[in-house]
Amino acid sequence: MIKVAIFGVGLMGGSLALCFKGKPGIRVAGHSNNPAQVEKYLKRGVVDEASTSMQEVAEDADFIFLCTPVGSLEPYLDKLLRCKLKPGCIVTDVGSTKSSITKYARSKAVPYVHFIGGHPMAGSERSGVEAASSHLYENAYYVLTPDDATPAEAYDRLVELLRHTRAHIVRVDADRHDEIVGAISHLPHVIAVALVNQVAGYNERDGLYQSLAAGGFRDITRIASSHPDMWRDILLNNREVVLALLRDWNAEIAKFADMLERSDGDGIVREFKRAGAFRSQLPERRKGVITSIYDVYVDVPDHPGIIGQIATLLGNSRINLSNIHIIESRADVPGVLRLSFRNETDLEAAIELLKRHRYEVRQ
Ligand SMILES: NC(=O)c1ccc[n+]([C@@H]2O[C@H](COP(=O)([O-])OP(=O)(O)OC[C@H]3O[C@@H](n4cnc5c(N)ncnc54)[C@H](O)[C@@H]3O)[C@@H](O)[C@H]2O)c1
Ligand SMILES: O=C(O)C(=O)C[C@]1(C(=O)O)C=C[C@@H](O)C=C1
Repeated sequence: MIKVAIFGVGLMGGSLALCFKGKPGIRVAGHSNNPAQVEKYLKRGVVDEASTSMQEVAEDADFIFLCTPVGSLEPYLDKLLRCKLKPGCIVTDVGSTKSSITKYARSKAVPYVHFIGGHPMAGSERSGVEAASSHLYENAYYVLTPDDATPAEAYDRLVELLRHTRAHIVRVDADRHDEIVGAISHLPHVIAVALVNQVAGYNERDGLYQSLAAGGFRDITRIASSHPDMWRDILLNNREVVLALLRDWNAEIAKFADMLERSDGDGIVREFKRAGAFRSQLPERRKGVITSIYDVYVDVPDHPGIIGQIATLLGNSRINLSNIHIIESRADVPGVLRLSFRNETDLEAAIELLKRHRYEVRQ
């Protein structure tokens, strides 16, 4: 039996637990310092066992996932390494930055424990175990940052376990990870927050700003609702990279101001064309930079015509389906359909309709 221990069973840790729980030969243990959280993990059935005792959860674990905020990872690792761990145990994390934790873990090297940094490029602005889902990582890129000292055997063992997430594993150098993720995740969060706060300031003078804020504003600012403490930790941890990116960002914005001052219409068209061309090449179906948040999963029996039945049901109720995807469809296994919608109204209407027709619906 393989034991997987999860420290911090929130959105990311809880979703990992759900990927592993119930798989043959795997048992999942969760840790929290807070007894009420431990109760909650068990009550929700996210883990097989849970405890407030670090030693109890960590001992005899084959894999340990640290899923707490970036700022708590180093002290957590320290505490963990003071526990008695199973020889050959793999410790990994899901933190949004990789350079500092990878270096820190290397400096603490314990000969019989292997640390391999990890970062699944999937998530949402929500947090807590309530938001966890076994589908969170499906099709997402999952970055691992082993270094030269990581034994190939340990890396392979972790990759094998992560197959249960259905993510695409990609091996990246930790510093390179932080530069790239700084640009495609950290900078956008700063921009979203700054934009919302700019508009919130105008709205104090005139409440119509808030009323008129429609699709464009919502699309670009969803991530401004992300967890403040989590983002404080991420931005402070990747401070140098984000500062350099903000300098480049200021130059991009200054370019626009300059084009407007010169009434340079061709320049504006050029910028939109260039952005559109790059954006259209982004992998839309993968979670990551662009992720569809209006998804619902429906368990369906594997019989012909089921997709047509569901599409017709939704169509008859004038609910617009933007995408439909079969996740598993073998003769002996119930299928799972992922239905995507363009907005929350359609999503909620679809959930209500499908439940009324006795379909098993999960988000
Ligand atoms: N949310 C995302 O979109 C996303 C995506 C990829 C990676 N991450 C990374 O995953 C990690 C967890 O994020 P999440 O979204 O699951 O957050 P979350 O708030 O949903 O879960 C965090 C968990 O850690 C626990 N925790 C919080 N502070 C702690 C502390 N000081 N010591 C011990 N435990 C503590 C909480 O009780 C909770 O169980 C973070 O490092 C984050 O950077 C987040
Ligand atoms: O989709 C979102 O809400 C996210 O913010 C997910 C997101 C991202 O920026 O893409 C956020 C932080 C992570 O470390 C990885 C993924």
